[in-house]
Amino acid sequence: MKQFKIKTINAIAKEGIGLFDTRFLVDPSETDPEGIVVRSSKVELTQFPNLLAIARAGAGVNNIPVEEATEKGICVFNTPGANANAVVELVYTSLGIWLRNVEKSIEFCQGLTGMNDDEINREVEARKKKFKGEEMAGKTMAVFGLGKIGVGVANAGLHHGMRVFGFDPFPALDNIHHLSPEVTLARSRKEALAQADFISIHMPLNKNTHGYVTEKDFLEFVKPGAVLINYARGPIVDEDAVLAALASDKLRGHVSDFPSVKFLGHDQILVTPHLGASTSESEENCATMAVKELKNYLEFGNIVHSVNFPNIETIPTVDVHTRLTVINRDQPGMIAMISNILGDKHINIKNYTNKSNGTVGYNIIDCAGPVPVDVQEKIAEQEGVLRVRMIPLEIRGRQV
Ligand SMILES: NC(=O)C1=CN([C@@H]2O[C@H](COP(=O)(O)OP(=O)(O)OC[C@H]3O[C@@H](n4cnc5c(N)ncnc54)[C@H](O)[C@@H]3O)[C@@H](O)[C@H]2O)C=CC1
Ligand SMILES: O=C(O)CCC(=O)C(=O)O
Repeated sequence: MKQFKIKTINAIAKEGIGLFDTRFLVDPSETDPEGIVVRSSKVELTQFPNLLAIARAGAGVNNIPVEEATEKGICVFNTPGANANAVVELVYTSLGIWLRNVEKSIEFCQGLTGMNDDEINREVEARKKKFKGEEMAGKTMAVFGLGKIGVGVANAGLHHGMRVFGFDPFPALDNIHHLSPEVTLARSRKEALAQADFISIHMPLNKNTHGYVTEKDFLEFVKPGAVLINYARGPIVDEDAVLAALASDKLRGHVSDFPSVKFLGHDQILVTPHLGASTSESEENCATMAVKELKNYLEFGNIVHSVNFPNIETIPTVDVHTRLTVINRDQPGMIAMISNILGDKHINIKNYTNKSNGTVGYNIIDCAGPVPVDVQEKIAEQEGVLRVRMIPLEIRGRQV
């Protein structure tokens, strides 16, 4: 029986790892994995020649070289929405801490150690005015990126009594269906920023969003005295531009999940240690979703929630002997080429499913009989083919 070798990188919740059965050998020190489950650590592909898939237990895939993975025919998955609520809750927790000076007031209370109760009470009542804060209700929030997290932050803004603007140039319909109609969809950054007291960033880090929050086209439009919140990724924010905006009172504060040399110790900046997704619930959700995606791919070649391959899923019928999957560049003639090679060898195709995402085509070909290795090799050597795989259906006890 074929066993798949799985490498885990970072601590992956046991609820997810427990879903791997005896067909999987799971080992954090595996050196030649076919599958990887990872959280935020950087993944290098050069050392793993037999790698078939990477499941990111989380949303952002900036720690994975996705383009290189595509070229090598490695499928990359993430777990959309699985940690969204954890981030939404922390955004408002941290904003509340910043607005109400909670952090400084806790420090103050710790400093009262050694006094008696009368003295403590006197100090508390005399000094608490130093920590006077302000409320969210009645203010305006602008949310940039209306994905799983941004939609949650926008809706929760309404529940906090705020007026909410949302901005996203490429929103997914499924996410927008979950957005409250009371959230105003802004048509430009300027429109979203003009009236915002709080600005929350929820887009992926990629070459288009690196340094997105900078003076030009962003901070120049901010309402003076706004608070900027970044629970997306550090490099989306240009640190020098934010420091300049704080120095000139354009921004009043910055709340970030990404500590850095320039941000630590700054009186107007509150940082948390990349904590957005760190709850038991979120870690369990992400791990179970990631492991299910990886198993479905390794065992059946099915793709659900891939960030680089088209999503496509079929169940092999009982009369299928061998499942062949072919990953190719999206170019004309690939289906005909594959069918002809199989036809020339008199291999009967029971079911052929093909899908493209505009860059990569993915074919699931269910065959009635065995597919000799030389046929697999012949398809693999055709121009435009990135990878060919024979799925060992016998691991389900259905084949000899
Ligand atoms: N602090 C933490 O622990 C966590 C951070 N994150 C970060 O949050 C990001 C968003 O997560 P999700 O909402 O789950 O992802 P998502 O994929 O559901 O949503 C991202 C949204 O950003 C939008 N977007 C892309 N470029 C944009 C631009 N230039 N301007 C405005 N919107 C833009 C997309 O159209 C999409 O709707 C992740 O990519 C990750 O980097 C996610 C989870 C935890
Ligand atoms: O796994 C983590 O702790 C980080 C989560 C995250 O940043 C993400 O899902 O993009």
